[in-house]
Amino acid sequence: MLELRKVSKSFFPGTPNERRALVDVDLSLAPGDFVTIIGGNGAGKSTLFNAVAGNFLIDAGNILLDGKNITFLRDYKRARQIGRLFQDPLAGTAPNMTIEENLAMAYLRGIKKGVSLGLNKKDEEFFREKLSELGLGLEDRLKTKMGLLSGGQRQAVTLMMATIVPPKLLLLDEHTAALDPGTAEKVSELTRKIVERDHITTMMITHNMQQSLEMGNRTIMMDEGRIVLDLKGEERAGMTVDGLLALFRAHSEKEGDNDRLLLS
Ligand SMILES: Nc1ncnc2c1ncn2[C@@H]1O[C@H](COP(=O)(O)OP(=O)(O)OP(=O)(O)O)[C@@H](O)[C@H]1O
Repeated sequence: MLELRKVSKSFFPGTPNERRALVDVDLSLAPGDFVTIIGGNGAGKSTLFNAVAGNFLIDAGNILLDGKNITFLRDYKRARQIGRLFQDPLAGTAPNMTIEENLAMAYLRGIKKGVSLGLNKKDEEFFREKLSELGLGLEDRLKTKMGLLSGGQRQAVTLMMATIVPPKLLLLDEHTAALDPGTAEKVSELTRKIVERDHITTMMITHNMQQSLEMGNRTIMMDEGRIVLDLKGEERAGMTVDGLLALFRAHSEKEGDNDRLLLS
């Protein structure tokens, strides 16, 4: 489904500030894979997502999505096939537009029509039904402006927007990290439910080691721009947080940098 072949990206190349954010990254995701991504600060996790989403062109390597080479495809074209959620619930939605208008934009973008906000009763019913899946009572607030929702409600609607037309790939960049624990748990549950139901190939960055083992079917660990661990199957099923930490220590390039793997 997604394939990265020897993908590299440096910032400020050839200067004393050079940062090798991705180094020869090879990664292959099967359709329906749900991969959690862990690693310390600056390990390259967000850069990996930015490379896949097309925020910049990579320096070397190739990126294939569903068999098509998207290495040079512009970001807005990739966005039709790749959904993305960020830590900030304010990202990715229009606060002055209603919930219904936001959903309509996402829906029309997903089905590749132009953006038009002429909504009919049938559309309204469809959005109402979709919102009721969230279990937050938002189906009765279609005309409410997005900006008036709480962070958790917004993140749930953003998740709905990103998946209303199931994307080929869903990128979740610590999308529950800014929420209170109860709300975070709820949004995580919704994520699990939607991803499983629609078999969406998903990558999720998290600093929560427990969550990295509980959600999805595969866990990769990054360090210094490289994938240093790829856990799946029985090895992952039998893994504990302590075991994961021990593996991080074993794979980490630098001595004594174990604290860089944030825990929660
Ligand atoms: N736009 C940019 N310009 C310059 N350097 C960047 C840029 N984006 C990332 N970097 C650098 O690339 C490296 C990888 O950063 P990245 O944000 O991918 O790490 P991360 O694993 O997502 O970390 P965190 O957990 O802190 O979010 C870091 O050294 C970072 O400073």
